[in-house]
Amino acid sequence: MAELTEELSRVKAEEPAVPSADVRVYPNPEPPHDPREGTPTVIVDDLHIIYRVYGAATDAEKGNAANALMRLLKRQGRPQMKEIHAVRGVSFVARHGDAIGIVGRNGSGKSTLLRAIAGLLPPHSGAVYTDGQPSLLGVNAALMRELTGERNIVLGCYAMGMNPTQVQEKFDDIVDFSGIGEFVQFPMSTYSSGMGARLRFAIASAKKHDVLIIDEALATGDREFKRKSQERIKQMREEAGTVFLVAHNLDVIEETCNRVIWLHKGKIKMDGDPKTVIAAYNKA
Ligand SMILES: Nc1ncnc2c1ncn2[C@@H]1O[C@H](COP(=O)(O)OP(=O)(O)OP(=O)(O)O)[C@@H](O)[C@H]1O
Repeated sequence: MAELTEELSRVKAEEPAVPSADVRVYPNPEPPHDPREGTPTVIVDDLHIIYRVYGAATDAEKGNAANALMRLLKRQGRPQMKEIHAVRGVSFVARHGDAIGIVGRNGSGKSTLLRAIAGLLPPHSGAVYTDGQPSLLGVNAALMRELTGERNIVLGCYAMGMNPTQVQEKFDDIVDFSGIGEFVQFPMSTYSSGMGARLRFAIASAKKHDVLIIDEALATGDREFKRKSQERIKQMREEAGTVFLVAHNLDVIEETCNRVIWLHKGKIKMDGDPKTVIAAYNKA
């Protein structure tokens, strides 16, 4: 923690790593009631993520017969690697007790940023510092389709570091919360996509997380489940460290989060309280 605090002062001292066009309107959140509240949990420092796509044609090369012929004559292979600069110099500090919504148009870099925070994508430059283990909960989170819900609950809980007693304690709660009922005894391959997503959410939210990252998980599920999962996120926010949430439904973000970051073409366009940022985003 000491390292994070030290890093925070360094980042602050060296700022602005974020373009000056940013608008920061993040007010002080609610008054602290937990001694850890307000301490940094995630520091993203001038983060750049670049994907390399091999064999992709550049615009000039695409569908151009003359270029293809030239390549053949020169005995060159397929067009070279193309780079997609998905996250471009993002910096922010997330604190204990924050629930941060990430909004932005398709392709603005939301999932890429969250995957980098979860440690699943290496930075091209810059860094992500986290206090505790971030857990990514997405609709694609890996559960095993051929195993029953029951087995997946047990394996999922073990994978999150619970011991057998904790798994036993949480088991019924997970089944109840997911609402899958007797399907818990059936292989997940028989589930609808909504049932699968609900079970994933129920498993992942059964544990206290230092940093919980939820990518579109709330987009599936019916109204009742959305309401329940929002309540659960609020509860996790109080108990745990920090929650990141990407959802295309802005109402969900506004109701669940105390802060919103708006990404545009891989950069932070605005960072602040949900009402202000979402209003500006809707106007854009
Ligand atoms: N695995 C990948 N390989 C190459 N490029 C990728 C990959 N994943 C994403 N991209 C590109 O990176 C950019 C950002 O994508 P990303 O999925 O992070 O955006 P997003 O804001 O989450 O989009 P959406 O709202 O559609 O889910 C896009 O241009 C996308 O095409």
